Amino acid sequence: MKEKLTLIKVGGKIVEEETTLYKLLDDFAAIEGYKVLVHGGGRSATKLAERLGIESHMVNGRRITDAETLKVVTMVYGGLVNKNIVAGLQARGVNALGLTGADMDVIRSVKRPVKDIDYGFVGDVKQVNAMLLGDLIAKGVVPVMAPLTHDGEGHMLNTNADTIAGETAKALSALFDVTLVYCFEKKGVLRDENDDDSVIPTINQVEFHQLVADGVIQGGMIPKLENSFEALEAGVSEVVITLASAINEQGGTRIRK
Ligand SMILES: Nc1ncnc2c1ncn2[C@@H]1O[C@H](COP(=O)(O)OP(=O)(O)O)[C@@H](O)[C@H]1O
Ligand SMILES: CC(=O)N[C@@H](CCC(=O)OP(=O)(O)O)C(=O)O
Repeated sequence: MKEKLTLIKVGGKIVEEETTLYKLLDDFAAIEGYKVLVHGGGRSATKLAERLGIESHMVNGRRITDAETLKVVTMVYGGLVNKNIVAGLQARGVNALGLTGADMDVIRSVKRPVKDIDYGFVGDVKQVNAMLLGDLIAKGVVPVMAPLTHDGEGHMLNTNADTIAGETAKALSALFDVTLVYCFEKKGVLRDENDDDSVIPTINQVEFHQLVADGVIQGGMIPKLENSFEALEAGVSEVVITLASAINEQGGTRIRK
C-alpha cells in the first residue's frame, strides 16, 4: 500500500495577506505525514508590476508574460513569496525546501506554442521529476514549489500554480496515495459566488460542463476544475477545493471523475 501524501495549493489572495498566510502555514504545519505545498502569488506579481510601470494582461486565467514580466514573476514567485513561506514553515518546525522547476530540474516545460494567443514566456509542463521529489519527501523534506518552470536551455518560464499542483500531484501519485487540496478564499465551488453558504458538495465532469454552460463556474475556477479531473484520471486519489482556513476540516467541494 502506498503511503498518504497531502498536496496543498494556495492561491494569491491568501499568500499576499500576512494574517491569512500565517493561518494557512499553521494549518499546513499541523498536517500529519508526507506533504507538499504549491503556492501562487499572481496578485503580488500584478501589484509589483504596476509599481514598476508594467501592465498585466491575463487571458483564460493565464498571464501574458513578456520579458519584463518574466523578470517580475521570477523575483516575486521564486524570491519573495517562496522564501517567506519557507521561513514561515521553518519557524513552525517544518523542514521546508523552496523549489522552482529549475532547481534540481524538478519541473521541465516547453514554451507554449503561439496559436491564437501569444502567451510569451509561459511554460507547458513536460515532466515532473517524481523520483527526486519522492527521495526528498522520504527524507523528511517538505517541498514548497513556486509557479515557475524551466526549459532546460537556460530559460525560466511562468507556469500557472494550479497546473504545477495538478501535474505534481499526478507525478507523485506513482509513489504515494495523493490527496490534492486547492485552497482559496471561498468555502468551495459555489452555486452563487456571492453566497458563501451555497457550496456544491461534489462535482463530476458532466455536472462541471453544465455548471460552466449555466455560467455558475467561471474564470479562474475553470482551469482549477480541469486540472482536478485530469489529476483524478491520472491516479490522484482525492481532489478537494476548499477554504484556506479549513484545510483540516471536512467541508468544501469534492471532485469526482
Ligand atoms: N462557482 C464558483 N465558485 C467559487 N469561485 C468561483 C466560481 N466561479 C468562479 N469563481 C472564481 O474563481 C476564483 C478562484 O480562481 P483563481 O482566481 O484562479 O484562484 P487562485 O488565485 O486561488 O488560483 C474565485 O476567486 C472566484 O472569483
Ligand atoms: C502562466 C500564469 O498564469 N502564471 C501565474 C502563476 C501564478 C499563479 O498561478 O498564482 P495564483 O495561484 O495566485 O493565481 C501568474 O503569473 O499569474
